[in-house]
Amino acid sequence: MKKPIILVNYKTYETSYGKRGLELAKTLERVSIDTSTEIIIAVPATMITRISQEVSIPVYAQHVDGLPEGAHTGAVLPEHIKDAGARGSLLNHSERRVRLDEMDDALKRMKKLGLESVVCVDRYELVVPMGLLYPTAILIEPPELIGSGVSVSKAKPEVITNAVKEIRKVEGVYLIAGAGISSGEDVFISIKLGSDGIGVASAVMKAKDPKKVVESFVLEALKAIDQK
Ligand SMILES: O=C[C@H](O)COP(=O)(O)O
Repeated sequence: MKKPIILVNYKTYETSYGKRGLELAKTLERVSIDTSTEIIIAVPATMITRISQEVSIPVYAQHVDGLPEGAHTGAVLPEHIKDAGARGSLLNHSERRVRLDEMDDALKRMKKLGLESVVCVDRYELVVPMGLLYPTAILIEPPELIGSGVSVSKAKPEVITNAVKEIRKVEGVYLIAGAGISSGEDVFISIKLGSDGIGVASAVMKAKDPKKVVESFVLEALKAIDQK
C-alpha cells in the first residue's frame, strides 16, 4: 500500500459489475497512472478475475470467510480470491460483519498467501484490538454516516483524530477513514487529521463523472500530505 490510500468500495451498486464495473476500473486505473497514486478497488467476488486481468491497480475482494476448505457452501475463502487474482480483501465491513475468531483465521491465511487486508471498525476503541491482529490497514467508518453524503471528516472529525492516536500504538498498520466522503475537501480534512487515506463508495459508484470525482480526491489527498 502506498500513501495516500484511496480505496473505492464497489459494494453492489449497479455500476459495480459487468461492462460498467470493468469500465469504471479502467477509469480509476487511468487516474492512478496520471497522478502516480495508488487507487485500490474492492469489487464483487464475481468480478475479481475479469477486472484483475484488465487493470494494474490493486483489486480487492469485499469480504472473505475464515473457514477451512471443505463443506462450506457459498463461502469465499482467502485461497479463492488469491486464485481469482485479488491483491487483498476488506474484512468485517459494517455491511458484512465477521466473527472475531473467523477474522483471525482469515488474516492468518491471507498473510500466508501474501494477500493485503483492510479490517473495518466502527469506533476508535476497536482500532488497537483489531490492529493487534496486524492487518495491512484499519478502515474506520461510523456506520450511521455511510452512504449519507455527510462525511466523517466534517461531521465527526474526532473519530479520525482519536483513531489516529490509537493506530500509533500499533506499529506498521495504516489507518484509512471513510463514511460519507463526497468531496475533495472531505479527503483533505481526513488526511490533514492524520489518516493515511480514505475509503469511499457512493460518491464514486453513483457519480455521473467518477473520473472527475476521484481526480479531485487524489489532488486534495496529495495537497494534504504535502502540508503535513
Ligand atoms: O466502504 C465504504 C464505506 O462503506 C463508505 O461508503 P460511502 O462512501 O458510500 O459513505
